[in-house]
Amino acid sequence: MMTPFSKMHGLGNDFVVVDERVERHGLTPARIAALADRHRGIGCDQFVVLRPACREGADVFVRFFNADGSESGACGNASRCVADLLWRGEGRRQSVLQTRAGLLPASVDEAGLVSVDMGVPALDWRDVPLAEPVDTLHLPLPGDPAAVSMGNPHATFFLADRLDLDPVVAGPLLEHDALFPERANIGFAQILSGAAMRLRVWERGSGLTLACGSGACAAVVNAVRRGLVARTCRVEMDGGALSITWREEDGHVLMTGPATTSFVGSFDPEAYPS
Ligand SMILES: N[C@H](CCC[C@H](N)C(=O)O)C(=O)O
Repeated sequence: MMTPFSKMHGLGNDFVVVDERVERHGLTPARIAALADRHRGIGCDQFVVLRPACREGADVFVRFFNADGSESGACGNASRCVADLLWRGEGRRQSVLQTRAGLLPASVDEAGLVSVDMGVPALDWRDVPLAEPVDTLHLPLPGDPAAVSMGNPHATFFLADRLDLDPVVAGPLLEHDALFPERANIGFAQILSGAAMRLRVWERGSGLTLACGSGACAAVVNAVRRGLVARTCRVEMDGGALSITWREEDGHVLMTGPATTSFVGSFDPEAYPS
């Protein structure tokens, strides 16, 4: 039995999306990692599985897996892609995505740009999670990063203070630092102005990506906490820019940007190790 998929991306952060709302397709973590392999599989940064929603008011339950098969509570760029699928496939301009990080309302505007309400960031060390009770605004690590959970763990370095951190060298070491019991996504930000930053993210379980939606949200939250940018900030990543607003009234983080389908196809799950 062949399994249909959509290959999508948000600013070059790419996804295989499989719809399991009607039937399951035998996807295990090992099989997902094999399918995410860029040489032997389809290739993607994250693998996204749609399941029937089981919470009142939600349209779909979305699960996010990294290229190594590990699961993540949140993925901003993939959330926009799922909202785009629901719009183009089912005519819902507004939708609510059920994720492990909670219910995320999403909408698609006239120009096709997708906004997702990524919820309220968690700032307590237990919620990131961190291994010990420390101030999440100043982690006890060289380079003075700040941490936050956007439903997944993030640490952000501000490179104005430290220009010698290379994401590909420092990223994997920091991802596995003992301070992060569930590992972490590591952001490297450079403040450009009070309303713009450059950002590169070494992603937990996937490596350096062209863009990271939850990482952009985390970087803006941490930069606002440090007094570096305003609550609305443009985040320029290698694959393009997102607009992020950390709303004053209710503390929710709103993310707006594009979502693109590259192609659709099908694969035989049995052809991959389970
Ligand atoms: N690319 C995603 C983040 C994936 C997160 C994942 N790497 C983890 O938390 O393990 C984004 O756009 O938010």
